[in-house]
Amino acid sequence: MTIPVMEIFGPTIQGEGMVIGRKTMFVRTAGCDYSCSWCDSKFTWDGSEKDAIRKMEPEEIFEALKEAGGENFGHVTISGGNPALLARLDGLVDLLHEHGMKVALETQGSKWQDWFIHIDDLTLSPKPPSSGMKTDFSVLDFIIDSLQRKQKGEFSLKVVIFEEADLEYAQHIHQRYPDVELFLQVGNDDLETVEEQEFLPYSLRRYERLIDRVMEDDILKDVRVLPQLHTYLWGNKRGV
Ligand SMILES: C[S@@+](CC[C@H](N)C(=O)[O-])C[C@H]1O[C@@H](n2cnc3c(N)ncnc32)[C@H](O)[C@@H]1O
Ligand SMILES: Nc1nc2[nH]cc(C(=O)O)c2c(=O)[nH]1
Ligand code: SF4
Ligand SMILES: [Mg+2]
Repeated sequence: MTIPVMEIFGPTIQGEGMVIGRKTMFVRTAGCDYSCSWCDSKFTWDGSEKDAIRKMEPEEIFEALKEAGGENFGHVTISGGNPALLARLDGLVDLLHEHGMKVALETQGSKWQDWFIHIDDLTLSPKPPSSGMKTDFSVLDFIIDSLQRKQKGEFSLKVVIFEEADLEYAQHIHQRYPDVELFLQVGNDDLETVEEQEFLPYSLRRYERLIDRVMEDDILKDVRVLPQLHTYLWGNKRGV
């Protein structure tokens, strides 16, 4: 069963969320059921790079990971696009586990797949109003309920924040799922600048502003506030 792959890269650090800083490889799948206004990976779904999509068997993906990362990695993050569109991704997840890898997944929580049960670090990133997307809470409730029943692996929620309405959305998420770790991530509204010298002070100011705002919030209490760490090092560069 082939998987549409947009890019494979690493090793690098996981720049976001629950395992920030962890050494990992990335497999980025093509295709998304959303079209977030500020998506930093539009090339996975807007058709601009459709010729670069490779249909790959799990074994070919593992070979490509080895080619890029040699023997130097033990963790693979599957992102996209939305990898949860792919019912047969279980073949890749199982193969990576057979090779002793830990497997992480980045998805927005719009679709459930049974293979979620086998993911070691699963990030659900439901989309706030600024994205232009609407959350189907019946699906998200089902996913979170199913993940809470599983024996193995960790999962968390990560909400990207651009504006006040996004914080209100995050408050709602925190109150609806009080037992799930919640990460608030600074939204990046400058997707062009690759030069990190320019990018860093701008991003730091945005991070500080979000911290200040969350500190004075009486609902967002048990949260973590994070930047996209990889952008501090490498700006908007691809494949890092
Ligand atoms: C490109 S998405 C792919 C996985 C999945 N479609 C999702 O959105 O969770 C990976 C992560 O990047 C985040 N992201 C995308 N664009 C961003 C931006 N401009 N600023 C901050 N985070 C962003 C998403 O919210 C998500 O958590
Ligand atoms: N270093 C690094 N960390 C990341 N965390 C989530 C990413 C993504 O685009 O899904 C990402 C990415 O593209 N690079
Ligand atoms: S759900 Fe993820 S990949 Fe899809 S458009 Fe939104 S940020 Fe981009
Ligand atoms: Mg990214």
